[in-house]
Amino acid sequence: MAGSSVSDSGAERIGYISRVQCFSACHRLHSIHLSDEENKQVYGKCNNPNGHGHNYKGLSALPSLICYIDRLTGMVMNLTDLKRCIEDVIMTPLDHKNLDKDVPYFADVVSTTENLAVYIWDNMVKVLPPNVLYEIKIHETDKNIVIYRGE
Ligand SMILES: Nc1nc2c(c(=O)[nH]1)N=C([C@H](O)[C@H](O)COP(=O)(O)OP(=O)(O)OP(=O)(O)O)CN2
Ligand SMILES: [Zn+2]
Repeated sequence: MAGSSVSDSGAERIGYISRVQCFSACHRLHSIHLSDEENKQVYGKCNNPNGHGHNYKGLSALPSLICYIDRLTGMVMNLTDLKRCIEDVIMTPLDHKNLDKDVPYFADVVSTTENLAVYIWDNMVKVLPPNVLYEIKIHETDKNIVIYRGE
């Protein structure tokens, strides 16, 4: 697990680690706070009632951690432990799901990638050691990338 340490010279070393996880999901961009007309105007093709999938490319989420590199283990956190956290927070609830219908959080929160990053952040902090989560980065498509740092 994460821990603080000092190098041989006595200086504390801070490391950043990330693990990429790809998953597939479909969704529709539709805000309950907007009228049908406004939804069409704001979200365009992404407001199509049939939704659309990102399964053909897959979304990639990169949870990144920052912490002192533990002197004994040489690790910020064991990536195998991070893998388990990602499985619980990202894969089980989100992979091959319809975000709007299968994930209760998105019943009244529009499933933009920004809000997906917030969802993942809020749940990752619950399973990680305190104060180690640095950012959630999501590649929604090859071109669209969102970063959330808990602010
Ligand atoms: N700020 C945001 N804007 C948009 C989001 C979002 O989550 N946050 N999402 C979408 C759509 O869901 C969708 O991802 C956009 O798809 P698309 O336009 O097809 O993606 P590309 O830009 O990569 O497609 P190209 O046509 O290849 O350029 C829209 N906006
Ligand atoms: Zn989309």
